[in-house]
Amino acid sequence: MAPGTSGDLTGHASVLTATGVRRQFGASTVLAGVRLNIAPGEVVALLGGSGSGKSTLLRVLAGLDQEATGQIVLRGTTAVVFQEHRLLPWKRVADNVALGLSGPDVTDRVARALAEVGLAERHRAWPAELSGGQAQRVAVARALIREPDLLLLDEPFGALDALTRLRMQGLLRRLRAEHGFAALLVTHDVDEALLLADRLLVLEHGVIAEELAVPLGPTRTPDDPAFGALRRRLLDRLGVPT
Ligand SMILES: Nc1ncnc2c1ncn2[C@@H]1O[C@H](COP(=O)(O)OP(=O)(O)OP(=O)(O)O)[C@@H](O)[C@H]1O
Repeated sequence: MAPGTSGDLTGHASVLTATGVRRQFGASTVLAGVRLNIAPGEVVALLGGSGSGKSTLLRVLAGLDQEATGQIVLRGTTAVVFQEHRLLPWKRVADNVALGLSGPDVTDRVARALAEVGLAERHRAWPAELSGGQAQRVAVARALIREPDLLLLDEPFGALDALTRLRMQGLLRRLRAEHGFAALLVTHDVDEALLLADRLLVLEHGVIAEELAVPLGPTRTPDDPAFGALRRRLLDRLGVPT
């Protein structure tokens, strides 16, 4: 199924509206009628057990799975960041960021995007010369340069060490504050979800089984009592003993 696009980004219209999204693999129904909405500038985290269909849903929403059925309306530009950086090894960093773009200002735009992720100096490097965290920052720059209204993020920091992961979460928070994009963040990490998201969705048995607002401010930290209370509630909902 290819996602439809309708209208301009206006007022409070959702940047993404999905209804009745279904996906089967053989006899197994992974998505059984998913409904979700994301408002402009809203960050929504998608949680759920292993194999619950989170990545499948993200691929469907990104238009990368033509076998699903249902209705998807995207307004504006969408970009995707996966767990693996997916950089082309035979292209330098700058050429990876510029991939698919053309025009006289591309060089400047690439430089700006790389500066925003703190990698201005590495534009001539090859992907193999980068650390995992740097490569993932290039992947973020490649998404950012498209000025997305919606970022689809599939465990974007899942392969990184704990410290790099914290830095990347800070980077995403800053970029979101500066650019105002909306995001759908697939994550296994409850703290990451609570740190970054305005709203949490739990995918279970092929549907959104739970929705939880995160009424914490932009300077939230895991030390806040309200953060801890939400963490306990969420872990309980996910069946993890606390
Ligand atoms: N191409 C495919 N062919 C057959 N089955 C698939 C395919 N892709 C996914 N599945 C199945 O669909 C189910 C959901 O997979 P998916 O990767 O979406 O789950 P997930 O929630 O992202 O899991 P995890 O948290 O472990 O990454 C799994 O049972 C998986 O085996």
